[in-house]
Amino acid sequence: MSEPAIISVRGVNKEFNSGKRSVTALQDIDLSIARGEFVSLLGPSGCGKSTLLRVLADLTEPSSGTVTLNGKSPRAARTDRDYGMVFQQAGLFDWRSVQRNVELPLQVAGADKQTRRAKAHEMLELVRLAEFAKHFPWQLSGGMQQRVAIARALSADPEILFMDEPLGALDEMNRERLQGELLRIWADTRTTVVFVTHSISEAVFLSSRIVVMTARPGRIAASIDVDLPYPRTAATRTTEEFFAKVTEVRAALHGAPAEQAA
Ligand SMILES: Nc1ncnc2c1ncn2[C@@H]1O[C@H](COP(=O)(O)OP(=O)(O)OP(=O)(O)O)[C@@H](O)[C@H]1O
Repeated sequence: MSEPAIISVRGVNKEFNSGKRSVTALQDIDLSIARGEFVSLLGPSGCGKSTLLRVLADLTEPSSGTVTLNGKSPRAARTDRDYGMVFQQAGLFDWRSVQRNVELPLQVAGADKQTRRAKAHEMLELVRLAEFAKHFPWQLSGGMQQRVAIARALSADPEILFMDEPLGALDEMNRERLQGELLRIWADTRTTVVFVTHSISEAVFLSSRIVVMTARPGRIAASIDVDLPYPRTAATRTTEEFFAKVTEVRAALHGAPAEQAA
């Protein structure tokens, strides 16, 4: 028998009501994610990708339906630090050193100084920024700041990492470099990743599976396995299999009744 899903979404709907206007951001979402998967949520602007991630991360409540993370409610999973989160903006505290930014979740959890130091060092090694521990965020490039944000999100050893367009603010070259870094970190930590993106090629390069969403109402249109072998490298992007998968995903996206193409 296969292992139960680490993330399970059943019949989730989410409506936003403001005055007389009501927006159905998510409709009838069913999704199971197995431990260790790298799943991207891909779709046009406004299809509900961020809302779905926010529902998973207990940042907003579904109007109906259930979500379980690690067999618990998102609220309980949050309390138990079962997941970390990375957003498009790194959101680091400028007055704290890189190391003290990475230590923050452990400090909030009440870990002692020695444990915090050791863990922050380990995480900065993981994202290859150990020599920048004493720097401040404003002394780093945007890509380096995102690596610090990833180190911080992973510092409490979460089993799940939620990422909302974490590379969206980076230029193309840095973005591709960080995609490679992210796959290495994922392979090292075996974290389950849920990753929101607009980019078809980014989703294909990174993911073991792509969940394609459509807008108004936000629904799941397709779930596409990406069977390109790991480790994926710069050379992967030039293979026929990569182009074929990009074409398949693009067709699923455009076959969907979205108002705008991603
Ligand atoms: N707090 C809110 N109040 C009202 N409507 C909202 C709220 N958050 C999201 N929406 C609406 O829900 C729908 C889905 O939004 P969401 O941000 O989840 O989409 P998205 O796919 O992540 O878009 P993008 O790729 O542009 O970030 C949109 O129509 C949006 O306007």
